[in-house]
Formats: sequence, C-alpha cells, structure tokens
Amino acid sequence: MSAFIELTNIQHNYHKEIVLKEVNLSIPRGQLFGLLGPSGSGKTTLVKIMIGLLNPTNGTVTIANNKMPSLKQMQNIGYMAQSDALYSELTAKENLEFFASIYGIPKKERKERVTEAAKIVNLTDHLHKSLDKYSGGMKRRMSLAVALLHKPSLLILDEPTVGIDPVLRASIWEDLRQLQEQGTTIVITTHVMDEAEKCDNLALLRDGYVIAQGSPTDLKEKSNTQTLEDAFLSFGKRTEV
Ligand SMILES: Nc1ncnc2c1ncn2[C@@H]1O[C@H](COP(=O)(O)OP(=O)(O)OP(=O)(O)O)[C@@H](O)[C@H]1O
Repeated sequence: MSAFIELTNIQHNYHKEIVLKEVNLSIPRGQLFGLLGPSGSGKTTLVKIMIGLLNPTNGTVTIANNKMPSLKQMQNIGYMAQSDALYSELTAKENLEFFASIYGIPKKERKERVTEAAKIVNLTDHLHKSLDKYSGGMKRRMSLAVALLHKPSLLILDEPTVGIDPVLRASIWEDLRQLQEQGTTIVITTHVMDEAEKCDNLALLRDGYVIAQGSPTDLKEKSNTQTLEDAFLSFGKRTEV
C-alpha cells in the first residue's frame, strides 16, 4: 500500500537558486511527522509544494493517491503558515466565522465548529477580544484554530511554536497529540530538536536533500549518537563530498 503522502523526485528552483534538489518522502497516514532542518533548508518550500500552494520545478506529490494540486485533497488540508494571516481589527470569533465561511462550512454548522476550534486551543474565554489585544502566543493558537476549523484529515504546521513560551508550547503539543488520536495526520516543520524528539517519524533536510528518515530513536541508533542534533550532524557528514 502506498503512503498517505508521497513525494517523488521533488526539485525546486527560485530563479537560479536550487532549493530542493531531489526530495523523496513517504508519510504514512495518522502520523505526527516532522521535517527537521536548519533555517533556509527548504522546509517551507517543501510544505507549500506538498499542499499544492507551489508547483515544484520537477517531481510529483500525491496525497491519498491523488496527484496534487487536487481541489478535493486541498479541502481536507489545514495549513498553518509561519506568519499569522489574521484580521487584527476583528475579534477572534469574527475571524473564525470569516474563515469558516471561506472554507464553505454550512451556516448551521459554523457556530458549533467555531466553538469547538476555540476550545481545542483554549481560547474560549477570549473569543470576544479583538486580535490587536492578543499576545503573540494567542495569535499563533488562533492560527491553529483557523487551520482546524474544517476538521481537516491532514494538518500541516509550519513552525507552529516559534515565539511561544514553554508552557503554551507544551499545551499545543497536547492539542496535536489529541488531534492525532482522532485520526488526523500531522506534518510539522521545526528546527528545534526537543520538538523533533516528539515526532513519530522525521525527515532530516539539508542542502536540498532528505539526508535521513526514521523515528528519533532509529536515527540516533543508526548514527550511533545520543542526541538528534548529533545524529543530524553525523548524517550530514556522510552526504558531504
Ligand atoms: N519566494 C521566494 N523567492 C525566492 N527565494 C525564496 C523564496 N522563498 C524562499 N526562498 C529561498 O529558498 C530557500 C529556502 O527557504 P525556505 O523558506 O523554504 O526555508 P526554511 O527551511 O523554511 O527556512 P526557515 O526555517 O528559516 O523558515 C532560502 O534560501 C530562501 O531565501
């Protein structure tokens, strides 16, 4: 059986800069999968290609055997970008209602979905505040709520916890685990090692290639290292010429 998300020979250039050289990746359904790589290694580019926001220069992406971009699959994806795309002059509730209408959630279901999404991210008591009165962490949680509104089967989160304090970060990870238990496949990008440790499987991205793939334990065992950071360095050395 093929994987839920399959990336084959992905290459991407921005003008003359080759950002992704040859990426092959298989992500099984139901996993919390991490893309780990240093800043500028192409993580955002790769997730944008994965969900059909960006056409790769070469290569193919399939999700549930549908070649991307597929409108059908895009409707099942929740995407949380690195920067919050929210309306600061509107309240949290108005933001959620607006995005619910954009997603095409039927009017009679909207109220319930808005309540549910706010509850998951613990913002129920702050729904009537306008977002210009939200802290950075609250805005990130609101972006997660927006990505969850239409109950996507695939959630793609681009560095969701950047700038978030450790307590909120732990609580977001609890939310993610709960969503995973409900059957959601989650792909997360990070360059933070302790977050990468929490993923079921990881792909290590460097210089436009996936230099290794496996569970955090596998990766440490295979590289005979004690930490993911050392594992990353060790796999990196093997690919150097
Ligand atoms: N729209 C664009 N036009 C031109 N170059 C781009 C564009 N977007 C990204 N790049 C370049 O592609 C490379 C990879 O960027 P990308 O944002 O995918 O990396 P990243 O791993 O997500 O980085 P970070 O962890 O800092 O967010 C960088 O060199 C970046 O400058």
